Amino acid sequence: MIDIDYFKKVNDNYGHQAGDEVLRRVARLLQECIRPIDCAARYGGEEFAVCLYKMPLEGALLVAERIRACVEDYLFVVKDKELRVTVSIGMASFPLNGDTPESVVAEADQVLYAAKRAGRNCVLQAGVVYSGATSV
Ligand SMILES: Nc1nc2c(ncn2[C@@H]2O[C@H](COP(=O)(O)OP(=O)(O)OP(=O)(O)O)[C@@H](O)[C@H]2O)c(=O)[nH]1
Repeated sequence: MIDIDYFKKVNDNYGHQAGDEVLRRVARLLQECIRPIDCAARYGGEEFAVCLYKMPLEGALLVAERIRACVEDYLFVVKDKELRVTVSIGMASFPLNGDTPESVVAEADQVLYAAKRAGRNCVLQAGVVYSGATSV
C-alpha cells in the first residue's frame, strides 16, 4: 500500500486540480516502476495499491524502494509551478503476512500507518527495517 505524504498540503497550497494532476502523475510513475504482469491501482483518496506477482520478498523490497525514490526525485510541474511529494509504503506478502487477499491488504495498511508514524517517505515491511526508518 502506498500513500502520498501530506497530500492535503498539496491541495491547500496549489489547489484541488493540481492535487488531481499529482495523483495522475504518481499513478503513471507507479506503472513505470513495475512489470507489465504486475498491477497498480488507486485504492482510494491519495492511496494506491501495487500487487507484485510471484515476486520474492527481496525483489519486492527493491521495487518498493525504487517507487519511493522515483516519487521523491520527481519534479512535478503543475500550472507552471514546481512541487515535490513523497510517499510512504507498507508492504505485506502472501502467504507470509496473510492467507487471503483481504488479510494481506489489511496487514499492508497497518504497516503503511507504521511507516507514517516512522516519519514518512519510507518503506516498511512488518519486522524489517528499511530506508532508514524505524522498525515496527
Ligand atoms: N485533489 C484531490 N485530493 C484528494 C482526492 N482524494 C482525496 N484527496 C485529499 O487527500 C487529502 C488526504 O489528507 P489526509 O488524509 O489528511 O492525509 P495527508 O495530508 O496526505 O497526510 P498523511 O497521509 O498523514 O501524510 C485530503 O485533503 C483529501 O481531500 C482527489 O481525488 N483529488
